[in-house]
Amino acid sequence: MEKTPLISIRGLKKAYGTFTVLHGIDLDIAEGEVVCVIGPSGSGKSTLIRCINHLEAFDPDSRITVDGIRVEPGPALAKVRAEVGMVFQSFNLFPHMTVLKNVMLAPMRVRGTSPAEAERKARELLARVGIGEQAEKFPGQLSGGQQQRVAIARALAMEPRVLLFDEPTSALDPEMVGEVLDVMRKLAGTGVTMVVVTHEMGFARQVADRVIFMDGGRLMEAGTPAEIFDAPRHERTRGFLRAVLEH
Ligand SMILES: Nc1ncnc2c1ncn2[C@@H]1O[C@H](COP(=O)(O)OP(=O)(O)OP(=O)(O)O)[C@@H](O)[C@H]1O
Repeated sequence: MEKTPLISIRGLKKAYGTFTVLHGIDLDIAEGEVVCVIGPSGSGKSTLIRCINHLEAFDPDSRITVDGIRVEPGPALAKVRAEVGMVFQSFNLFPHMTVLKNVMLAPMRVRGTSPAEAERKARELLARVGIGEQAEKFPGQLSGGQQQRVAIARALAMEPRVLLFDEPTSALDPEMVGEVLDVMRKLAGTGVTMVVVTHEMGFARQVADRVIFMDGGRLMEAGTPAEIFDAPRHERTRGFLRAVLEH
């Protein structure tokens, strides 16, 4: 029997006024799977992943479940959010708190973890993403690449089953992209389910179990990296890859 997907998306529709951003997306994601979402600017990639933890409201006839829990406003949403970590393009760290406190905060607030245990875990995670030495600094004293690694440690501190990455390297200077992708590469395969909106085709090809190509609010094509990059079926996918890979 097929395993129940960890994330199930059915008929996902989303509109801003009369402008439809998502036209009915169907997608299942298995536990431990690494899915990269690619596609042109404005195709709805970020909106899609922001619906998974209900950072964006969506059409109530659509259905998303995470670990069997329906994603909708109400008491169950906190449960979903505790299982789903998110890393944003612009880090979103608390600027007035040290790096260490940024990573300790959510487990203490949401899970009631003791300060001592939260600190032990935070230091372990900071070491894991290669910034153990920066724990007492404030985010503004770190480079963009370091800040994004703090944001990844912060997301991991909740021991989420799902990590959503919304263009995590797009705001970085080019020389810092690699250090963040390295951390993400190491995370892939640790059992955490990852959904990554990215313009980094090399990363998608190398790390994804499945690549999804979106265009105009539709999921146009999904497949293994080899299927999408070496033998895309849709003309739209071919055109997009031609344009981005020529650069
Ligand atoms: N708050 C909003 N109000 C109105 N339109 C919006 C809003 N947020 C996003 N959109 C529109 O929805 C569409 C999809 O946006 P989205 O950010 O999901 O695309 P994307 O594929 O992630 O693009 P990019 O790669 O440029 O980030 C775009 O046309 C965008 O202008």
